Amino acid sequence: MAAAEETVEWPLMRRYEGAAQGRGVAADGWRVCLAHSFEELRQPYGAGDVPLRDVLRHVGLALRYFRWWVKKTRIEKKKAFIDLLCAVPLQQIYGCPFGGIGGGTITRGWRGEFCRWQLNPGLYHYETVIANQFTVCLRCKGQTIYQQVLSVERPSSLQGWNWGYCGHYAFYHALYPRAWLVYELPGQQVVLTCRQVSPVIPHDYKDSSLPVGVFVWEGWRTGRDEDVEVSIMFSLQNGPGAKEAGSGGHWNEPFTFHKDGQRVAGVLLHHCPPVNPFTLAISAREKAGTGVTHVTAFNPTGLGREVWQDLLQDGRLDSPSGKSRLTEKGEVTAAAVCASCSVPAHGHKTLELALAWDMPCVHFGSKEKLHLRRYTRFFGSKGDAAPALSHYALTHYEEWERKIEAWQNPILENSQLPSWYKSALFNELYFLTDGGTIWMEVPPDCRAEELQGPAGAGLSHLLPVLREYGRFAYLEGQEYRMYNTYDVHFYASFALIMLWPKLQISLQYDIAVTVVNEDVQPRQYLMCGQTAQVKMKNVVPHDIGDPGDEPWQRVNAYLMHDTADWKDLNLKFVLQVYRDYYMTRDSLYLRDMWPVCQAVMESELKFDTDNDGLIENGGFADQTYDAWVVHGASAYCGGLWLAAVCMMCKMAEVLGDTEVQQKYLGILNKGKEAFERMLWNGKYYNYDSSGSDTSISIMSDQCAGQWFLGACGLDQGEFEVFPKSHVLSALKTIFEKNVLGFAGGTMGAVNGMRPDGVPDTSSVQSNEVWVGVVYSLAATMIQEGMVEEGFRTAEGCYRTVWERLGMAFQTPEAYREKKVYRSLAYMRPLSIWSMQLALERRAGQAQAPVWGMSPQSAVA
Ligand SMILES: CC(C)CCC[C@@H](C)[C@H]1CC[C@H]2[C@@H]3CC=C4C[C@@H](O[C@@H]5O[C@H](CO)[C@@H](O)[C@H](O)[C@H]5O)CC[C@]4(C)[C@H]3CC[C@]12C
Repeated sequence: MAAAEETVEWPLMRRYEGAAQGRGVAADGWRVCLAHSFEELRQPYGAGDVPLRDVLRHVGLALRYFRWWVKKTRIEKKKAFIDLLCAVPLQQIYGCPFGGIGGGTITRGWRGEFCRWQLNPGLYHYETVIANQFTVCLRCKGQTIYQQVLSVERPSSLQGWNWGYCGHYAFYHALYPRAWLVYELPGQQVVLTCRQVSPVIPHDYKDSSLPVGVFVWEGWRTGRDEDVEVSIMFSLQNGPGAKEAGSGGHWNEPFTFHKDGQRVAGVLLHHCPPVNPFTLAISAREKAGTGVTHVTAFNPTGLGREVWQDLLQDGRLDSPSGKSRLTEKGEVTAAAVCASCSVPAHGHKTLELALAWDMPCVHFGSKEKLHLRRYTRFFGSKGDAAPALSHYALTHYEEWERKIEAWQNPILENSQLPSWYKSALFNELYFLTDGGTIWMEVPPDCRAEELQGPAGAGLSHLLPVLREYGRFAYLEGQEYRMYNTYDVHFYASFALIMLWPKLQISLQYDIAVTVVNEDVQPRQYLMCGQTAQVKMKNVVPHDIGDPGDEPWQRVNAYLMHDTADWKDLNLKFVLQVYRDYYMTRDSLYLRDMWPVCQAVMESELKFDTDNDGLIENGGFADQTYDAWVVHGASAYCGGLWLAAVCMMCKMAEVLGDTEVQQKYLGILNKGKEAFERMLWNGKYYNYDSSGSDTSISIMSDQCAGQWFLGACGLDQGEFEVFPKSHVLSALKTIFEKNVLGFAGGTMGAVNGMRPDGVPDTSSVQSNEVWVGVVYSLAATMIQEGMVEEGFRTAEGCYRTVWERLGMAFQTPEAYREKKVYRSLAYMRPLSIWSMQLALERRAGQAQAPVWGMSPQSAVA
């Protein structure tokens, strides 16, 4: 396999001057010293980076986009689904997001700041809220000996607090869904480890939906003979930033919650904007030897002296009873909770604090429908669940951690796997929660007709599936605000089917419903300028809608191209249906999806204009590479087509539909011959058959069809679609040219490489590296036995994104060799889970199959 046992090196720890390793910190993950700074600061891809030739080519698009952008943002006062004119600037600060799936997320930075907020579904607010801090107070023999905000910042507000902790003595370690901050307290012989735990648990459809998490603080006395009293104060502002304070009316109140002999105490912060009001809760667990105190309200924009002195005096807070007053217009308020215990000399103690938020009912941008979040099925929808959520988190997090370890340990303990891969695999999973993710309930009184749309989808299990598992959506990217962008989800879907298969099944039902429905509203498409309807019947949509509008209700927020003519979307549906069936053996799902697969394949057949069994591209960028033109037969879409035709045969066989099986067998045989004849050049498959200058470019994604076939065990014997020797030769060429021949082999695979070893610059996307494509390429290599090459390929992306460019927890869609990146915090890199599937399949060939899945969903 890829690496023999290695000693883990931490390239981002060079500035660490401490000696502490912390308590219980995972051995693998992403580790950075709080004093680190990244040397290279990249820019988002902008107009200035477009070569003259592309400027001329895209001038029509640019004008149409600008007109559309002005209307949207300046006249309608809404947000653009992709804002090309105001890209989010790169901040190299992010760490693990906090919270479960689909209830909103709050991201903490690696220096401990609370800096990225997604409470309104799909909408991001990037603001570090300075009042949100942990402060430590140490007392010996009745005297406060040390009090420090655990932050390296020196802000202009709260100047009565002691800021500027020395970052050289602390480090951050992330292994999603957990993260650790380890602080040595200079001169105090005390080490603090804060462990952040979120309920993100594979195959769990209850706790994983909860908008909560805990901070477990472990105080460790490394020397001295006296006990020390340790207090940790958690302060939180009411709402995600000053700009959100709005018309005021926000207020705080203390609470306690007692159940099953366990008590928690804290403060509720009620945030009351006109749309999507919510309550935040900070709390701590009361247990023998742990005292919990609070401040109900303080001004986070002032000096903060009262709170500081209050804590300094006795290591406790004043704990007034009663509610705070309502805030005035523009006024901000904050609260604090403090947990204290005594740490014996040379011993350690634990304090447990929680952060929960309760926004049970949400409107999207259009405010047409009120949606209930998934967790309301367990905690109600009245908006009073924050105390119960806090109690649940503080009394269940140990169980969550046991389950997280049971899932992660077999991978972490595999000494054959390199450490960077373990970090990449788990940390890239952040996007499942922090991808603007929403997980909704379907109301119990909902009827099938309401879900199916006017055309009625005839999906017998649509209602039971959605009722039981809810509706799931995540964004294409935090900057590309479209839900479930399907050509991209194709790559990312491995994470979902392997870890929460029911959510993938539910998502597929939603897509199936949209296939049979249409939206006849005309609109202009920005790339070509032509007008066509929003959604055609019997084709897969590009996406399920914009959270700024009304997703599910209005699909296809993307208006760059009319995707009814895209060649990959329908195929990607068929490929996922069979892959999902293969991995879950859910035959009800297969039966329901079968007519939909047939319908989309019928639509696709019209793209085989010369009836040779192979589809042709339309001479525009009619697939996921939406700015890279393809003419005629192509390696990417032709390969996906043959794989989908093969899977149609297989599904027909499983379902006993011999007529359809024969039909697609005939197409497969013809199509295979045409594919080889038109595209195989003796070393790899040509980009396309146009015979143009760039048709012989080496595309890193040319084996995408083989990737899916291999993942489903359909790559040998009677199912061999692409000759093994050709697949191997193509992968070797890609490795040699697109990987090793690009940036010295250190940045993954460039999308398109000319045979002479120069990146293909014929389009704005051909000389990009797409991280998610690289991980899927690596998986294909592993499937085909090129394990070393697969790891080498993927490693380039991990090291570039996480270690060099400071883009942890915001992996972009794309970067170039120099200067620029495109679309931060993107869906596609979740495809790294297909590497894991490939590894487990290989291991399964030697021993019993291991799928990284719970027994009930593991493949027989
Ligand atoms: C006259 C100007 C100075 C020149 C302006 C040139 C620009 C108009 C173009 C240069 C780069 C183009 C963008 C490249 C990528 C885009 C992404 C796309 O959306 C999603 O992208 C995924 C691929 O990354 C795709 O798989 C998903 O399905 C898509 O949802 C939307 C178009 C664009 C932003 C593209 C727009 C035009 C340029 C900025």
